[in-house]
Amino acid sequence: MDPLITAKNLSKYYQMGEVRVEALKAATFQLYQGELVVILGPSGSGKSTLLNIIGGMDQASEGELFYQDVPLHTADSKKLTLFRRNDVGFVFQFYNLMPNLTAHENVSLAAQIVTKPLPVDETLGKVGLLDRQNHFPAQLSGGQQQRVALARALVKNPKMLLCDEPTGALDSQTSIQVLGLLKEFSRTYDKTVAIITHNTAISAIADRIFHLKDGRLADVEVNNNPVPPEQVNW
Ligand SMILES: Nc1ncnc2c1ncn2[C@@H]1O[C@H](COP(=O)(O)OP(=O)(O)OP(=O)(O)O)[C@@H](O)[C@H]1O
Repeated sequence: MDPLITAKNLSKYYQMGEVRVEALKAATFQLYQGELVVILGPSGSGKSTLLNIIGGMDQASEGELFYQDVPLHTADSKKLTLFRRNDVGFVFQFYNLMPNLTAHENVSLAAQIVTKPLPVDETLGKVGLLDRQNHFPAQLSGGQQQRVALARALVKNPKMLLCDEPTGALDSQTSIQVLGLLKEFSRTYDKTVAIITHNTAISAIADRIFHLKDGRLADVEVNNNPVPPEQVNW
């Protein structure tokens, strides 16, 4: 199978006065369509840096990155904007919903900016929120807000969903629901899903686990028996 993402020796450096922070050091990997990857590593090990580069929110200092056969490392900001808009769905720990828009409007807004969106109602149905679609974020629980955020990412119909601590603010029951949806997106809709987490137990649901250490992709572990999120030992 051809990879969706190909990274070759990706490095990211930050110059802080005299000090050079090496946030990512020569990471080489592929991401395949329909797989679920969990990214683990201690605080400061480069997880968000890696995800932000894959998602076109940031660019590497060195190395090459391809989306299918399109080079992203040489893309200008206009191309990167279109890539982020059409090809990537983002999910963050604190949902980042527009507080003055209802659930339906938050999802509609994302649908309006892309070329081939999914139907908004159908997507809200997929995350089980049709009955709450006219609620504002403040009227929804954390888990419901995260499900709106999942619908907002999915409605764009991207090939890839990048999630930075999507369950970091949720209790275990709600986390299971959110992870169940992400797993379904990868299995049923053939989305590539990458999830950053501090909770190592979540890696049991992954097809592959990326271990980051001091900016290095220290290990890529293949999980031949991924389990459903409800079987994760929290
Ligand atoms: N904009 C920046 N300027 C300078 N240094 C940065 C910047 N962004 C990240 N870093 C540094 O790069 C390293 C990796 O950061 P990154 O946020 O990718 O780690 P992380 O594994 O996601 O951490 P956490 O789990 O705490 O979110 C850290 O040392 C961080 O301080």
